[in-house]
Amino acid sequence: MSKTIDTILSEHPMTATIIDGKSVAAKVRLDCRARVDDLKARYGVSPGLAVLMVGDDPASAVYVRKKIQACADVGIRSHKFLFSRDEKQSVLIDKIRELSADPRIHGILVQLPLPKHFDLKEVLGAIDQEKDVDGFHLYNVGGLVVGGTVFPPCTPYGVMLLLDNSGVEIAGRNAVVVGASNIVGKPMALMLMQREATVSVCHARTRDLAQFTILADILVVAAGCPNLITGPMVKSGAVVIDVGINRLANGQLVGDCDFEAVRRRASMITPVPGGVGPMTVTMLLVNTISSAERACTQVLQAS
Ligand SMILES: Nc1nc2c(c(=O)[nH]1)N[C@@H](CN(C=O)c1ccc(C(=O)N[C@@H](CCC(=O)O)C(=O)O)cc1)CN2
Repeated sequence: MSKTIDTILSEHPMTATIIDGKSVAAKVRLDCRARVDDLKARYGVSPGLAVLMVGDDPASAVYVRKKIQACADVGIRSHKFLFSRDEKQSVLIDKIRELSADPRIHGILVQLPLPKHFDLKEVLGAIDQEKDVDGFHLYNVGGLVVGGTVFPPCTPYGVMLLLDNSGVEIAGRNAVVVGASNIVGKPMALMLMQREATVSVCHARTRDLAQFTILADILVVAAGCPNLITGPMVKSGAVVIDVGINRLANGQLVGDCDFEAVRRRASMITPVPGGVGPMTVTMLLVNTISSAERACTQVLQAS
């Protein structure tokens, strides 16, 4: 009698290699430091990032703090602008326009989510596309579709780097992305498609989600639902990237996968915390430095 895949796996449990986002991020940050030093030595320029935050969402405050600290670690100047949650949209947009015109600022980001009364498209559209280091401006989003993006959005950019750094082959593989947000799921699918993966995009509410996830050689989950992905939903040997960040009632931070069960099926997996999260902040540094480098070479070409 032939054995089921579950029986085989229980007899020979696989334990996935952990993709350590913290250590990859640390290596990339060393390179960032060198690029910042080079800019200073060659052009006398240090990259500048403006971080705008509206309201006092505690998670956003943590992420902004991480960004400011990471900038300091690699020598990027950062400037934080805080607005009360009932600030007028026009005040925020005026500040974005002022920063867009300031040559000492190379990157501008608005921490998301914004309070409901803000029109996200208008706010993001006010950022100079050449300083849109989050890659959320429509110009950069369009660049992802047709190629030639100036700034790839930080989280999916970080995921691509984790895959490449781990030697994961992408072209020709089945990739399934669960979650279709503008920040992660949609750009992630486009980037994988660009690299010739066969991409399916699912949602947390996709009917019989498992029939899609089980086909994935590369499974990227960014749905914001703890335990959405269980062991039997994962193909044996798959590479699983967990982008979910969920705070449980007991204070524990978990991703979207049942980590222990999925780990027994996958060949590689990112943990939460310590997987994709540190890459998000790191790729913001990379984009800010790239923006400053571009500005310096444009000035040279114009003179
Ligand atoms: N303007 C933006 N807003 C938001 C973005 C973004 O890229 N740009 N992404 C997320 C939040 N985010 C960055 O802003 C972010 C999320 C997670 C982490 C991180 O380091 N996570 C750690 C755990 C952190 C913790 O203890 O809470 C990890 O996973 O190891 C950094 C940045 C939404 N908004």
